[in-house]
Amino acid sequence: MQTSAPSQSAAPSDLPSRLLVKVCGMREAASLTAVADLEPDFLGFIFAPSSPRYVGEVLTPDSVHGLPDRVQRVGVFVNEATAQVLATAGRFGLSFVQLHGHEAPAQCAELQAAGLRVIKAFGVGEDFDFDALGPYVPHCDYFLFDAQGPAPGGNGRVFDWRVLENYPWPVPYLLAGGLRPEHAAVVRNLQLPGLVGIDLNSGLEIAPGVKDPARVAAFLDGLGRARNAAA
Ligand SMILES: O=C(O)c1ccccc1NCC(=O)[C@H](O)[C@H](O)COP(=O)(O)O
Repeated sequence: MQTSAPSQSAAPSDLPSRLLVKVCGMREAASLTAVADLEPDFLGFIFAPSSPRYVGEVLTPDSVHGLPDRVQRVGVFVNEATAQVLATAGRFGLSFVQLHGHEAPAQCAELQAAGLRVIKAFGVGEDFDFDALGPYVPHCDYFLFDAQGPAPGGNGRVFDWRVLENYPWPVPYLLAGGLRPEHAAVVRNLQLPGLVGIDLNSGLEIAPGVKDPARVAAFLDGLGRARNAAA
């Protein structure tokens, strides 16, 4: 894979034909089941103790193992040691890990070598240096671009997506940060290089970690995405 900035925008050839949807910060069993029935592509579980969405003892590994196979389970970590990430991934049957702290490219490489798929998250401001992502490129399956804020994630802030217009790398990414159902109509028409999906969190909540299935459904409807009629 490319490790220095190309002179023009990359255009990955295997991009999905519709936006992938990740619903993050699942913590409560009832809304977990209801949201899974709406068939997002990814469900995220936060394993950072500082988060109000920290899984802790609230969700059992069985409730995550019991999810439909079509939903990818993503564990979100902040500056956690590789051994602990691997142990948690094994207990909860995670296929992806999302790293939301200052994790180095070498840790992404270790996790990939252990069979996990890696999403590296970055808080993006208007002066974000995309060239600095080069060392991560060979070791990440996706990037996730989020707003900057006081917490590592879940800040409910939208950033100026125009900074992504010149995204230079072949790693596909998810767009995050304060997305609410009202954004769906705009998001579905975004033409940004490398954009393959969106990440939804606090904008769909009744309380931290408790998603409102009606708001998730409203977002999916706004994307024009067909969904399970039984949900
Ligand atoms: O959501 C959290 O509480 C959180 C805490 C620590 C690290 C990451 C966290 N969230 C990760 C995500 O992927 C969120 O969905 C992302 O930050 C966007 O959240 P929001 O702005 O609430 O839509």
